[in-house]
Amino acid sequence: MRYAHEVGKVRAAERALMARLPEGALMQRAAAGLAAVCARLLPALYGADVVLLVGGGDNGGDALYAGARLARRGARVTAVPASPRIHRAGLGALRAAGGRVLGQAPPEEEAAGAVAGADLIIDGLTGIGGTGALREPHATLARLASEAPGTVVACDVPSGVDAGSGRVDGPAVRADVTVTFGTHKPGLLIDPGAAYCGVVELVDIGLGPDLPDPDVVAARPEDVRPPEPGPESDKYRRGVVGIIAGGERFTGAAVLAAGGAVHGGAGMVRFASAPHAVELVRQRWPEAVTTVIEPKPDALERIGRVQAWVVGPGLGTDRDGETLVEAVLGTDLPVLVDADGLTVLARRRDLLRRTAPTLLTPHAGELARLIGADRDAIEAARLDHVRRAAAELSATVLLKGSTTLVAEEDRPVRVNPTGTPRLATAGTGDVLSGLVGALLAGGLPALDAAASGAYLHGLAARIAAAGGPPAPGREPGERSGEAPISAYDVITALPAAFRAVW
Ligand SMILES: NC(=O)C1=CN([C@@H]2O[C@H](COP(=O)(O)OP(=O)(O)OC[C@H]3O[C@@H](n4cnc5c(N)ncnc54)[C@H](O)[C@@H]3O)[C@@H](O)[C@H]2O)[C@@H](O)CC1
Ligand SMILES: Nc1ncnc2c1ncn2[C@@H]1O[C@H](COP(=O)(O)OP(=O)(O)O)[C@@H](O)[C@H]1O
Ligand SMILES: [K+]
Repeated sequence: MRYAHEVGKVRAAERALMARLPEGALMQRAAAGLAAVCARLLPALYGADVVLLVGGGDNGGDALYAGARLARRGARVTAVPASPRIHRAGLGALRAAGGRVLGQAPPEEEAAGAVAGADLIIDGLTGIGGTGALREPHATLARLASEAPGTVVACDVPSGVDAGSGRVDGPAVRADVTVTFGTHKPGLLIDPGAAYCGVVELVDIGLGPDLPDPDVVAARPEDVRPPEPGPESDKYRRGVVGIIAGGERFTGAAVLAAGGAVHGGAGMVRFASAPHAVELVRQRWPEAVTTVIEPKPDALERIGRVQAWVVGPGLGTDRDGETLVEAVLGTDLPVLVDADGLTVLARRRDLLRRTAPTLLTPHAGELARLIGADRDAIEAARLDHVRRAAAELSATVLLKGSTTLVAEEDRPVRVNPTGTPRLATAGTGDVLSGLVGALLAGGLPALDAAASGAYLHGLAARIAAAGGPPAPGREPGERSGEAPISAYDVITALPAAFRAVW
């Protein structure tokens, strides 16, 4: 897992460690790590042009000390101060190493010329102390760095990105590499901030023993463990998932959710709905066991035993849909509620009072209705809202979108690292519900089923877009020549995604 800690906890751990170390030792560790990464990124350090963007805090101090290290090894280092008060000792070290320092608040052309001509730019404007939109001249410098041809290395956090949340209000540095210290910060893993980071490199500064449990975690492939059938398995023990989706009007969602479950490793998929949806699912997925049901409180009685339910995709939001959602949530089994089921829940929050696990899979719009928040506010602060939703709704909540997050009260929030904007196409959410339902039925706890399902779903989308398994040693999404994909392509690529993690 990659771990991230809230800013307050990072600061507390730094304080505890600093109390045991000689003054300035921690900043030297950070600067040494930063300089080492920069040196690796430059084809030749001797004579390379390095520009430091230096803010008024310790983030600027790190940049100055790293610059001094690079200058001592022959780089031509120029510091651009963004504040009248920049780290004194760091400034002294840079000067002593032969670095150049532009005048305070240098004219824009001078700074622009230096940034545009640099081989490498270190962004030390703001780190974990940055709050709100970047002020001037930071904002202009951030823009110049983002547009410059040189390699941009962000110190700790790309300036303009809120370290705690990933929120970006206005200009921010677009980094090629972010060198972060001690632990990841949530804003490096969550969009929009994550998109500004480039490759994130973690430098160990010895904080580990002083850090509490993480607030946010992102899975690596080895952390994804879908249930694997053993020699004793049979179709019932592997998990039977029941899906209630689609109706007379909406049938695509039913076919896609059933497909996600069929390829999600369920021992059996039981699909139940109105006759038209049942007919189409039966044609497309002969593997599924189908039942025609009517929207009545006893609708589940004819379906047979299942270990987990999925309810909602394409169900409709009227009284009939509500009756089915109520019936499913009335069971003592794990239930995943998606799409129209969530719209029903927005007016029937009472249905969430149950003891068995409930997993909700909203996108930002659906979550807005569920917790009475503004959709844009949710998009801008996804972490806060998914946590709040899990607490208020007493459920596991998977918030879909640019970075999928899964929250459960008192547990670290799971961030899905495999997402791709290729998934932003109609019907992929239905595939996800079927897939996660299969994992729930297979016995995974709701948090693990949701996080593993999101991981496999994103990976399948990347594989589908790239036309094959990810190349070794490369992030799958980095391949060029990707094709647009449909939700159905995601289903078809699920076996390859499972193979990549099993
Ligand atoms: N505390 C420690 O022991 C360590 C801290 N380290 C570094 O110190 C950083 C934190 O340092 P600070 O707490 O001094 O904070 P920062 O340097 O991250 O930011 C504070 C400075 O940025 C300015 N600022 C904040 N928001 C701004 C905005 N929107 N526009 C323009 N200016 C803005 C503030 O006025 C202040 O000058 C970390 O990110 C890391 O880089 C590392 O050296 C490791 C050790
Ligand atoms: N910009 C994006 N980047 C990554 N994933 C995205 C993006 N936009 C949407 N997705 C993913 O695509 C899927 C869309 O689901 P959903 O909104 O329910 O659509 P639908 O109801 O059409 O199936 C979700 O898994 C979501 O996380
Ligand atoms: K920075």
